[in-house]
Amino acid sequence: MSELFEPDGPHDHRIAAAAPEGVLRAFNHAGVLTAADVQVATRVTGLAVLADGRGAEDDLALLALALCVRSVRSGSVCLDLDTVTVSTAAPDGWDWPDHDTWCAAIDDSALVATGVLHRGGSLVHLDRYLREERQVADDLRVRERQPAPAVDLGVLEHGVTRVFPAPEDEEQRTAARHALTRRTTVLTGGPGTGKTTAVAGLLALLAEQAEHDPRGRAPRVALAAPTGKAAARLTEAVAESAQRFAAADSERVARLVQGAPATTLHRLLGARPDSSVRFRHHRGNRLPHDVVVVDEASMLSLTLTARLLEAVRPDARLLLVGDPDQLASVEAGAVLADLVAGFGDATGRESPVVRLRTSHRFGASIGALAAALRDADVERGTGPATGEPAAAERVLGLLRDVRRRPGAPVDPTAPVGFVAMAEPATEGALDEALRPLVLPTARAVRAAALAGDAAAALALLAEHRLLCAHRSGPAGVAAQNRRVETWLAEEDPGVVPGGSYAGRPLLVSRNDPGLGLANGDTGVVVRAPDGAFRAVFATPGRPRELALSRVGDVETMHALTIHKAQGSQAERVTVLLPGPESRLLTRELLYTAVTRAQRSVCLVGSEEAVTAAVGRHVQRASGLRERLRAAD
Ligand SMILES: Nc1ncnc2c1ncn2[C@@H]1O[C@H](COP(=O)(O)OP(=O)(O)OP(=O)(O)O)[C@@H](O)[C@H]1O
Repeated sequence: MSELFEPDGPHDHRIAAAAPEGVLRAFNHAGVLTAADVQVATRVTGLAVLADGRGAEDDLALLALALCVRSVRSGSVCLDLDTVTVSTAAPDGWDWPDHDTWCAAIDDSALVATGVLHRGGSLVHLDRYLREERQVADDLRVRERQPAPAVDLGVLEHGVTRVFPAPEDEEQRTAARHALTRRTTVLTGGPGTGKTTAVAGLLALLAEQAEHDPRGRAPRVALAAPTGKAAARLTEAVAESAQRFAAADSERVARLVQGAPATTLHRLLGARPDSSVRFRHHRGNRLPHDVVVVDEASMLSLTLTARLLEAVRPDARLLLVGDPDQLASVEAGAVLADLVAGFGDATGRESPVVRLRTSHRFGASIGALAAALRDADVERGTGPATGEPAAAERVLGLLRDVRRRPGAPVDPTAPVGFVAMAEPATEGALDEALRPLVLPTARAVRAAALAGDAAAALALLAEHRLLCAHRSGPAGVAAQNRRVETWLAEEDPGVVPGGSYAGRPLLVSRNDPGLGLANGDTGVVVRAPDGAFRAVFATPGRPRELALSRVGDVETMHALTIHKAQGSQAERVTVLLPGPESRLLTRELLYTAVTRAQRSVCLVGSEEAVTAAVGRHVQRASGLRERLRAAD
């Protein structure tokens, strides 16, 4: 998201002290461009002007370049001239140029002449991202043109109805047929719609195909995900999902997965110490696998997708699995959402997109709330857009039915709850609202940890999550950690706020392969029988126990950010909304938060905050959608 900042003063590090008078300086001081945007744009323009033999660059081209750098920094792949002028106020004394004037200035610039910038319609790309976008679209087209994989359709039909026999399994049958008979499948669906189970079914069916082929060998399968945490979950999740199948099929899945535990995409592609964007596997040294499955594909950046597509053999099956409505990658690009928008839904024969719609996990009302958020029909743009009031009203309508005042008794088991706060919420009101939702679990975790029962403490910890949009501020993670620790300490002097104590929930903040911990792993401090404190983590397979002194990069996790919670779930979730002015508060953020809940979710915040979230839909600027549409 393109965030504005408010300069703290002339010495704010985001202010470019050396920027010459002119357009960049004005946009920097207005908080639109950071010092880094200005410096990159100034330096690159200097080189382009030299190479092109001109005296100077036009201000409007310079501004476009700096805004391109800003766009990429904030997750877009390019600058959209039309939306930036609508979503961002120009500094005092400056007006946004009109579209045609700006386009003409860019087209005549040294930046375009030297290939730094490329303009197509209202989109302006930096060279690298244009090349990657083209490459992704071209590689997908090459894959489409490959002959269909050889499949015994009789065996397939028999297998599909065996693996997914129930009438309500129809979506998964369609997904499995698609993935078996095509080179590329983009499998999308909200949480609990059976994506992992569909992947497990696909693996069983592929193994069966190989058994019926006299020359066949078991397919070489790669399971991967963008993050270590998601990869660690994947192997287990696939094997667990296969438990639904008959023994022969779950054994087929177990055999394939055993030989190929899931890994991060970086590791699969062959990370190189000398580069973060180049890998050992590429067009000249393809991956050997026959099937490549990438889970949590909403976190794929454009660059990583480009590297993946050039490394996968064109005749291998590629399956991208994820929920395009969730928060996108930290880096530039929202490839999964672009694939869905660009190809459209699976009704068109040529679309690789297959969508699972039926949730097998949510109670009806969490599903209804998630659907109202996902389908809120708002105007789309790269910046915050004002949603139709009807969309917010639909969401608020659902919430008003379950609304409570702070302090009123909350049923923590109700599928959806809403503790309606006044704006701005006072500390007292926040205390009153959060205490009944959060404290019982924190207390129970502490009791189990004091008793040395690590398994019980971890199970209780997984029962509830308090999610915040921000790390800091009154509705942020740090303040909630302090709040819960203060409550615990009031009841029990053994709890030292800010220190380590039995029952302190932990969140790993960095991958540590040496300790067997992945960024995002959760754990708890437990008192061992000898009285020493140990950290126990809920790592895949079995819990990992470590001396406290060995554990470095961990944070206290009475609360965590919604970004960090992405990819994980808890039985009960409490979402503390920031004020409506928060720029992080978007529909994607609220959808991601709500869909972390397996059994019940309670929102704590104002109606204004809910309305602001629903109305703020951030779509990242990208040309990929149009490129894919054009490739039809
Ligand atoms: N066809 C089905 N009928 C009934 N239950 C199902 C079906 N498919 C999956 N499930 C169950 O629904 C739950 C969610 O399935 P699964 O984990 O495959 O979904 P998912 O989309 O991968 O979820 P997430 O991405 O949120 O982890 C699991 O408990 C699974 O056993």
